[in-house]
Amino acid sequence: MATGRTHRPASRSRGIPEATVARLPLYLRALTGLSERSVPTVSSEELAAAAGVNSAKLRKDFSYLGSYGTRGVGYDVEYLVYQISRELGLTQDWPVVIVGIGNLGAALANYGGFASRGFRVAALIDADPAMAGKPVAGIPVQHADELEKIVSDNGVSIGVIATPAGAAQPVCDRLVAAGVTSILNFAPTVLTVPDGVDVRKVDLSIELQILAFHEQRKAGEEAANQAAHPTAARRDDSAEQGPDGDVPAVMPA
Ligand SMILES: NC(=O)c1ccc[n+]([C@@H]2O[C@H](COP(=O)([O-])OP(=O)(O)OC[C@H]3O[C@@H](n4cnc5c(N)ncnc54)[C@H](O)[C@@H]3O)[C@@H](O)[C@H]2O)c1
Repeated sequence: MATGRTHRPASRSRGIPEATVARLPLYLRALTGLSERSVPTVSSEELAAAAGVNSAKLRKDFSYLGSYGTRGVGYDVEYLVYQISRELGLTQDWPVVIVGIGNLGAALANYGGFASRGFRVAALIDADPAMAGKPVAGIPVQHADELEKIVSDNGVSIGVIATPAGAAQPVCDRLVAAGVTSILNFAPTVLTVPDGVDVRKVDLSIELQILAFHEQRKAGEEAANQAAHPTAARRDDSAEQGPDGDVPAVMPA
């Protein structure tokens, strides 16, 4: 869902393309589900369907990992979970700080899914003095004045920004100056960061706007279709889905 970009070359980590890196979490999520059901092996077609990705793309992605599967057997689920986790850096624990503990920051802090994926919420930071010391998700909120010390003491390299838009850039600057090199930004603002710092931006309203665009397009096509074939039944437009099923092929590649 993250819609941001990274401030790194398109190719990184032993030449794995950024688009492949972006799909690795989708494979991992699907594989984790299979692993939890003790499924030992999976074909590229099954895994592609579970991850919502085209199977040829999946095979190409896995070739970057040096994983080719076994003909007639498929891929070893546990080994792929390990391989992808290792590639994504999830075999180590990542301490994360969340800055801005309002509605969104508190919801993120309460989300149990980070820990199981290797992300430990090391600290919650807010500028409101009234919040200092109050526990959220069992973690006492610390005042923003402590930001640099918190980052340094906890060896934090990933910061999550959930402040109002106006505070996001100054908070980002302080995080980066303190040593944070990856930012997940929820505030509706474009952050400027130095080279070597990765920024991912999550914006649900942008996702909704994209869906609205497709809804509008579907409605327009339906109306045009009705006008051209007033008696024809509504046609199946699944053929217009992109190779991944979730991205209609409306844009030139
Ligand atoms: N990306 C998304 O999909 C999405 C969804 C909802 C909200 N948002 C955005 O997330 C942000 C937070 O939304 P919210 O509803 O939780 O707001 P909120 O007002 O409930 O919380 C913001 C918190 O940030 C704190 N804060 C302000 N300045 C700060 C600073 N300099 N340092 C540390 N903390 C600071 C405030 O004290 C407050 O607790 C907003 O920018 C909002 O637009 C994004």
